[in-house]
Amino acid sequence: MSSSESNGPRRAGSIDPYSNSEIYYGNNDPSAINRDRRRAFSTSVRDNERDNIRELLGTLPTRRGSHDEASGNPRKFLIDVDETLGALLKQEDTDKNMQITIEDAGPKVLSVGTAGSSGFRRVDVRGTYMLSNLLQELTIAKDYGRKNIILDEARLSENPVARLSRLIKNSFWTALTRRIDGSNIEIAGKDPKDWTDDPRPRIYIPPGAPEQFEYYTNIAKEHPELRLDVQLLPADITPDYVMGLVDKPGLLALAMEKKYNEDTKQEELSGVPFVVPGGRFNELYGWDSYFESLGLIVSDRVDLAKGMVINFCFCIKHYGKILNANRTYYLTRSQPPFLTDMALRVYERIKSEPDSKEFLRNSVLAAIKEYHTVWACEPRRDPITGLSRYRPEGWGVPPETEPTHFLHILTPYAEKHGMTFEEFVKAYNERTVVEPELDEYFLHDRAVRESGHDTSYRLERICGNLATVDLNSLLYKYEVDIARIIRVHFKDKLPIPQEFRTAATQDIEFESSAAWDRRARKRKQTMDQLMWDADKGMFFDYNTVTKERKVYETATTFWAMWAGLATPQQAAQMVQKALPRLEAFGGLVSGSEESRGPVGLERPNRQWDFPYGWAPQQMLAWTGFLRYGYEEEAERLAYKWLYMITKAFVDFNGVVVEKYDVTRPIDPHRVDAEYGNQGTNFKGAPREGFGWVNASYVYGLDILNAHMRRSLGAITPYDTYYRAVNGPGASAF
Ligand SMILES: OC[C@H]1O[C@H](O[C@H]2O[C@H](CO)[C@@H](O)[C@H](O)[C@H]2O)[C@H](O)[C@@H](O)[C@@H]1O
Ligand SMILES: [Ca+2]
Repeated sequence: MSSSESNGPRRAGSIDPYSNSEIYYGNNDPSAINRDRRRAFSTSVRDNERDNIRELLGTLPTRRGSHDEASGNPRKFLIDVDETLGALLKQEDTDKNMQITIEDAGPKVLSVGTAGSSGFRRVDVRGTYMLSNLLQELTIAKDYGRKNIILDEARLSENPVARLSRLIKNSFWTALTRRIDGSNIEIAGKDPKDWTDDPRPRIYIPPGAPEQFEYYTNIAKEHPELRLDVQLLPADITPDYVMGLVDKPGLLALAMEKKYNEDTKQEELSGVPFVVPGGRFNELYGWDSYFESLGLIVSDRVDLAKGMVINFCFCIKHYGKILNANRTYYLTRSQPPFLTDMALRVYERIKSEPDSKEFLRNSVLAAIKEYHTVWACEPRRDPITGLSRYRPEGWGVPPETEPTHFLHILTPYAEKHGMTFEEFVKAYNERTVVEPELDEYFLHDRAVRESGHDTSYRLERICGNLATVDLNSLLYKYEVDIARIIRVHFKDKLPIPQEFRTAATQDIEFESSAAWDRRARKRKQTMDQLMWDADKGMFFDYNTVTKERKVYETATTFWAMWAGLATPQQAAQMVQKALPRLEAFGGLVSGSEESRGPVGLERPNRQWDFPYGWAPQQMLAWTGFLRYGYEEEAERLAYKWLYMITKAFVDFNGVVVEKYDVTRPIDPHRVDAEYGNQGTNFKGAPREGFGWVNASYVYGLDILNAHMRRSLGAITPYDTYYRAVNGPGASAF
């Protein structure tokens, strides 16, 4: 890795050109300002006019009209932020979207003054990538209130792989971090999915956390300007109760810890931090958090991954499940379960800390409780096969979806009842109109959302009946992880405290590994029998009602490798037969085109179908392939995915989005299915990327060898890279 990739130490006597924005532009580090007055003007001189700036530049070798580069020093520019920003946008942002991309038709060159000549000598900044980096840097400098800056040319021409990794590790994670407490409720309370007339911040507190109720009530009293509405949840959360909250949606409280406050000199409650996905998703999500954690761990932010595990344990204790996300409209459903793997990965990194064993104990107890009360009991557990399904409780129209989402489904019913669309939704939600067919539709729709794969023709109108390969692979992983944790870390005898007892464990004082090993063996056997298709080399979903194996080809088949339930033979067949059906230009596609079937006006694209690819599918497949020794395949898939992300990042002003069209080499970030893509709509500079894509980037880079990382930095497509390594005649497939 280059020094920029590793964000190595600063060069003596100056600021690293690749340092974080708050160091580079801010005044958070006064010593940095003193160290290099040439760059970081102190706040008191921010408003200086050009002449004053030149004065400040006294320490620079001022060689008007000379060639800076001749000195052998890296080039720096002296820039008037507003003036340059105005000129840059006017000339280069020809489609006026506040981004400079390959679609803009400007001259693609702008001259700027060098710092070595105090701005007299001008040199060209050329090409979309450097110009868009200039736009990003100026936008951020402006955020910091800077009027004038000295900018390293190296910051504009930075290796794109290094730049994106640096942004993810140093900026995006921070921008996506939330904690719910008085300091943050205004930001964390915001919900772009709150379509009610008065989207004020509102927080619901479970009855088991009275200290939080008191805390937020005080905040609401002391800060009336927040308009914070504090509500106490009932002990029994029923689908009726949840439906009654449609008009007053709010945040669900998360874990808090006592911390010493330096200002008030007393202990205060403080929210345990977590990372949100980004865009319209401004809350703690179930499976997003797992993938984010993989990226956070690689980014040395184990503290945040640990915070999310602690928050999950809080959710299991107070809401009975790891929530789809912590908003009231998600109360009845969960998301794909990853807690055991997440806790183990965090534990591995913190095991030398004094509370680490307690952390692991709490996590495994919570996971056992979740297993018994959410996934391995009815309605999710199918009593005949013993396999599990996504099948949450609830009723009515999910209010968080954009208002038009169900137009095609509900309009015929509205017409039948002589109502407008809005009148019908209200009447149906209030049960003054009863439509059993619609109830069945929404049962499956809720299941689709619980599966995380919302939405896909693989699951629509059927999901609640399917024992899916994804869910059962994850539960197999729970079973083997729990067995291992009990055996290895708790001497095969884990006492179950009263608060973790469930109907299934009421009479069990201790858990031991044997029962969990048995459960895992049984599940694997049933999956082999009902879901494995040797001819196709894939695991398929099983319909527990019609008792037939489905034929929809999906990337979730590789989750069986991630979980370790596939035999080596099954793994070999998946690599040989399933992979070619699902591999595309930018990595794995969610499902095959053939399985999705034709799309058009009457049958619109669904975001979890062909041609879209999602970070979680990629990350699980890479890990699964590595687990079974398929390094070459894992590297190839990771390379393709990262290449696609890097290319879009370079060509489209630093864009990093929620999902990609993995069949589109030029603009894969353009996805208009359902609610569209998240992460495209920024002005000037990207601030947060998207949680699991950020994670996939830094996690995937770790899988690639050094040669691949270098090629990626040079934006080399996979087949070109492959031919360079294996000879011009070689074919990448
Ligand atoms: O608002 C519509 C739906 O949005 C969420 O789903 C999508 O975003 C989630 C957060 O990144 C992600 O976990 C999920 O896989 C995506 O499909 C939400 O989870 C759904 O419940 C919601 O209806
Ligand atoms: Ca533009």
